Amino acid sequence: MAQTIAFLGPRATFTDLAVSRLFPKGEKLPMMTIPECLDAVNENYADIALIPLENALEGSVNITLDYLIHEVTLPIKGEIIAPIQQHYLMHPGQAANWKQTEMIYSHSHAIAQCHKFIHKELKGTPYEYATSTAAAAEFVRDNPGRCIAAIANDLAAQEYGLEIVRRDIHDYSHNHTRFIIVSKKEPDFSGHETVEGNNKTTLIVMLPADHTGALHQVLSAFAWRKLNLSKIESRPLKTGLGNYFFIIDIDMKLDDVLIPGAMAELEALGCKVSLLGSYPSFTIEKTGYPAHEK
Ligand SMILES: O=C(O)C(=O)C[C@]1(C(=O)O)C=C[C@@H](O)C=C1
Repeated sequence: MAQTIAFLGPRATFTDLAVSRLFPKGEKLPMMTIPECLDAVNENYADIALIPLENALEGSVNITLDYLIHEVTLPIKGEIIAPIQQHYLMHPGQAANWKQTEMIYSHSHAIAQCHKFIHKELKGTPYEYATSTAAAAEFVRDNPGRCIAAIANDLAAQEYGLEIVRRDIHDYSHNHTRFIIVSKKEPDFSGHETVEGNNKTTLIVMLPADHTGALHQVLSAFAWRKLNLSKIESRPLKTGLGNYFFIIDIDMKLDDVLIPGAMAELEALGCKVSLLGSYPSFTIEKTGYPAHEK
């Protein structure tokens, strides 16, 4: 039976593209928001949620981290890293007037990836956030009489009948987004159309309160074991100013000795440690995306 994959919709978001590559035979369930994707797995009406976690230009997608830490207890079962190319899309009837755009719509991360372009080419043009890049493209399609634009991908231009007025408007060429795969069961990755790389392990660490040098000691538990960390980030615990937890990515699969040893050492220091997942990493290398299935 096909796996059901909840993703940030509507059709033709970057998340949708990642789903097509990793689960070409999956049954897609587009959702309006990232919490709805995670609820779908938590409440068992989807097998998998595929959601954005981190962008190379703009950093973490905080709602993903926060919802995963504070609202649902679900493990990460994989990640997929995809190249991101943003374009300036308008209704074909409005394209000639693009310099007079009255409002630009897109996902907050997409707007942030194109700030220099907006500042240089469309100085002073206001923007409004949409729930996703494709939702913005859909809105532009539905308002053909207005001189408005969306920032979104090629597929959204095709799907919503918009013209690509300016191509590749992201401010830096190394624009990639990391998506995570969250599921209660082991996903079936067979038939994926990506490059499979190393495994990763993600831990959540809460430091003991007011302990001098605690972060230094946490890091040394990894350092002397030669455990390579690919990311460390702090997020508010939401229990008061100055209270944070750390999300730590280790560049290897959960083993029987090194990672459990580091976790035990952190617990002995008074930290609370939990395992968010140990999972394979997939990469979409080419920028050409597959044709979208209808
Ligand atoms: O809006 C989309 O198309 C998404 O898939 C979301 C999202 C994000 O949250 O970062 C994904 C990739 C891009 O970085 C821009 C937006």
